[in-house]
Amino acid sequence: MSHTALIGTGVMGETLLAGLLRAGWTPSSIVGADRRESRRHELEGRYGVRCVESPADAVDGADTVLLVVKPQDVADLLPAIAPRLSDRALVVSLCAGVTTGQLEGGLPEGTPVVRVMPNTPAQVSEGMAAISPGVHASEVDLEKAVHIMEAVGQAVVVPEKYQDAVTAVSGSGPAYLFFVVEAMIDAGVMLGLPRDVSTILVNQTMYGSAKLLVESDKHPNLLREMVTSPAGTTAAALRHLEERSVKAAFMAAMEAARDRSAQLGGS
Ligand SMILES: NC(=O)C1=CN([C@@H]2O[C@H](COP(=O)(O)OP(=O)(O)OC[C@H]3O[C@@H](n4cnc5c(N)ncnc54)[C@H](OP(=O)(O)O)[C@@H]3O)[C@@H](O)[C@H]2O)C=CC1
Ligand SMILES: O=C(O)[C@@H]1CCC=N1
Repeated sequence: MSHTALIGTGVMGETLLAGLLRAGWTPSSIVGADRRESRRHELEGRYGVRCVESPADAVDGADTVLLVVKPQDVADLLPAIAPRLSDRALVVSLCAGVTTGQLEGGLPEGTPVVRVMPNTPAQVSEGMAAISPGVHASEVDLEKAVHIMEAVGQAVVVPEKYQDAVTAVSGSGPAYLFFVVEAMIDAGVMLGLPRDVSTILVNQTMYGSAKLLVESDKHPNLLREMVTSPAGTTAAALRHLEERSVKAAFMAAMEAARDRSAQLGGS
């Protein structure tokens, strides 16, 4: 029976594995590959999936291969799996920066490839994935990749030229928000709140604001105006953020993330 091979079971690989199982995939339909024995035992114990050492063994007989290794490991991985890949097996890469062209170049001629940029909220089935097909991927291949990523959140199909920008926005995005959360918690402590109180205030404010943003479908600018009373506390705070060019800092930071994504792919 055919299976899905999961090559790389670190943070994102395990996120996808756990999410697929939560969505109803059976453990026997997935074979993981990890080079560390302790990690293989850990995953077998936690999820009941078979984990092997060699990526080539994992892809043998697979109809779908998920590549979730660091971009820097892709060049060594492709020649290792290429000879064992089944005819028409779909290769779905979640690796930042690595282009479908680079993947196609290292795999047997005609291999269907789909490039995905996921993010870690997939751990709670609220991920955001942007998906781009390579030249040999059919509509069915693309739908298969969308189906996989929709098991752990939302998915959109975008032209591949947007993937580096997507990586800067939604791929790295959770880290920016956690950074803001940390800053706000520390600021609450600075103002004299106990850390646990500051933490729950900030976490629930972040969660409630995200829910309001999505459910109200209102522009963030309007939602911000609703909080900002004339000559009030919010206006006093926002003035400092404007004076410190926080929006410009985000633009520069995300430009750096976009450029790093392109660099990881070597383009
Ligand atoms: N973390 C995130 O938020 C996101 C990550 N991604 C992408 O996902 C990919 C993985 O990232 P992440 O999970 O964070 O990284 P991790 O380092 O946590 O996981 C990568 C895993 O791949 C394993 N690995 C590397 N080479 C091989 C190989 N030849 N065979 C089997 N396993 C191998 C590594 O093993 P070892 O530990 O032994 O090196 C490690 O367990 C990256 O390409 C990243 O760009 C995309 C979007 C978001
Ligand atoms: O930091 C990284 O390179 C990966 C890609 C997007 C999020 N994490």
